[in-house]
Order: sequence, then C-alpha cells, then structure tokens
Amino acid sequence: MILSGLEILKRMNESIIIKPFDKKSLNPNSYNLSLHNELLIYEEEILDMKKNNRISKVTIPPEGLILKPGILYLGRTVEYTETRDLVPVIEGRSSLGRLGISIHLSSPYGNVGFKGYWTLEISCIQPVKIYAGVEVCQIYYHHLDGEFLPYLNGKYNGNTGIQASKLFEEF
Ligand SMILES: Nc1ccn([C@H]2C[C@H](O)[C@@H](COP(=O)(O)OP(=O)(O)OP(=O)(O)O)O2)c(=O)n1
Repeated sequence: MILSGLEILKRMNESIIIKPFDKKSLNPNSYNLSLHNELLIYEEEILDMKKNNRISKVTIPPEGLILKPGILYLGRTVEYTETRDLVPVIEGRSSLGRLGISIHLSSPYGNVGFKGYWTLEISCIQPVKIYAGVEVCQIYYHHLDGEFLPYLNGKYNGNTGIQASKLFEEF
C-alpha cells in the first residue's frame, strides 16, 4: 500500500521528514522533490566498478544547462528526507519523462530508515535544457510488513550531498 498525500502530511515530522516541505508540492499519493543546482559527472570514459572513479562538479547556472545523451549526470534533491518505518521510493514525473529525461536508471527504492538527500541518476534521450529548483521527481511511501533490521551501515545513509558510486568499497 502507498500512503496518500494527506497521510504523508499527517505523518510529517513524525515518521516522515522532508525538509524543506511545502504543502503545494503534495500530490494525491506522493510529494514532489526538486533538483539542486549541483551535478557530478564522471571524468573517465570507461568506469571501473572496483575504483573510486574520478568526478568533476558542475553547477547548473540560472540560465539552465543543456544535458547531452550518453552522459550520466549525478544530481540531488534539494530536500533532505528521512523515514522511520516506511519504504521511500522516488520516481520521475511524467512531464519530465515526456521530455526524455530520466532521474534514475534502476534504483528507485530507498531503505526504511534512510536519511539524506537523494542522488539522482539523470540521463536524457535528446539534448534538453534543465534548470535548478524544478520539481523533477516524486517520493512515495510504502508500508512495510514485518519487523525490519536497522539500516545502520548504508554507504549513502546520512549523506550531505551527491554520492557517486561507492561500490568499490565492497571489493
Ligand atoms: N536513486 C536513489 C536510490 C537510492 N538512494 C539512497 C536511498 C537508499 O536507502 C540508499 C541505498 O540504496 P540501495 O540500497 O539501493 O543501494 P546499495 O545497495 O548500493 O547501497 P547499500 O549497500 O549502502 O544499501 O541510497 C538514492 O540516494 N538515490
């Protein structure tokens, strides 16, 4: 079951934290999250799962930034979110999908207990100009059945900004 927008509102600052929060961004069954102006791009053309691949920072200027196909842009939400007993999920907005923009590639799910900013795996089908501050995705909350383990050693938990892959830590 997914929480309704009104239920998200009811649980705000209790089992759900979204900062900043604005009622205007509430949907019938989700809450819209916006794009921060910071992006990370990998410098290497060929990435290595075993390595901490080099990255460079890009700032989306007020006049916008043109994204190019074939490049992975790691972005982040403006909002810090935290869940206590629900499973958070992010998904794109249809209006961005209709412009050929994806905000994640294969990882919409967060862990129950996740705290931090969401890293967005942004890519596009054709060149497209993007702007910071735009509501680019939405967060949903699923109920969780059964007891759960605490999410203590998450590589990305408690982050303060965009997180490039830390898969190399597993080797
Ligand atoms: N597009 C996404 C998807 C998830 N997350 C955050 C919320 C998740 O709780 C956390 C970890 O996600 P996964 O469990 O899918 O990732 P890993 O298994 O690689 O990391 P870990 O081993 O730390 O759980 O990353 C994110 O910032 N952006």
